[in-house]
Amino acid sequence: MRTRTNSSKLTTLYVLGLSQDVFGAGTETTSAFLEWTITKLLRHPTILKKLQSEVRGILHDKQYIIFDDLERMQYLKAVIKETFRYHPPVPLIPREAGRDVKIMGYDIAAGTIIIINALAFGRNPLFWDELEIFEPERFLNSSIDFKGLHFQHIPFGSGKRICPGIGFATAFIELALANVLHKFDWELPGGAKGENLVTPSIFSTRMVTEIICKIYMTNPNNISYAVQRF
Ligand code: HEM
Repeated sequence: MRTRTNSSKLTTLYVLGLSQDVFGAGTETTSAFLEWTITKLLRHPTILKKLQSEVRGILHDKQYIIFDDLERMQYLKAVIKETFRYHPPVPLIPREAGRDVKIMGYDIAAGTIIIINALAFGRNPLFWDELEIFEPERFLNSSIDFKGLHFQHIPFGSGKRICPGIGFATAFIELALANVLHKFDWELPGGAKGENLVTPSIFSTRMVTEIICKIYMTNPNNISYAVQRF
């Protein structure tokens, strides 16, 4: 195998570097995102219930979820989009100007590094109504998606360098969430109210606080409950 220039071979070091890249880019992002989604759902029990009834209504007693099932889970997709809006796991996306350009009156010299603030786009009142409210419904009758075509919502970036793992990540997230919501009931310990859950958000991929919650197996013949720490 060869890289773009015929002279340089794809060495073991390159392969190792690339594997590390894909592994790093694919694990931290998805796990951080799942943490945020579950936390958001614990904080908004009505949304959690609505989502569970959609998932359980579609799956019933099924053990294995197939893609057709996921296609029917429109509320699940809306919850995912809304969580991405507020908590994009990669908040800053770098680019380098390939040539001198003028953008909106600003001269940008070739070689300048430009940081695109995806997190700020998702929290910009120019694009979103009531942006502080976690409201998956805003996506139900909207064509806005995160595939790089709507610049107010770019958790996976956009253009030629858009995340190559977008399809895999979306399928993985949908499957993981559908499974844990189908099979488990989630609640905060000691009767704590989700509304009171404080989830400080700093400029970081991960949550900065630890959250403890109880997870009950839906089928009482199995394990009764476990405690999960985020
Ligand atoms: C929630 C999950 C994920 C999010 C939010 C995410 C987000 C991103 C973002 C914003 C970029 C930069 C895109 C740009 O510059 O326009 C990126 C790049 C990348 N992502 Fe993801 N990603 C996720 C999951 C994954 C997965 C599962 C994989 C692989 C299995 C992956 C592999 C990569 C790679 C290799 C790059 C670098 C691409 C390049 O430099 O051209 N990502 N990702």
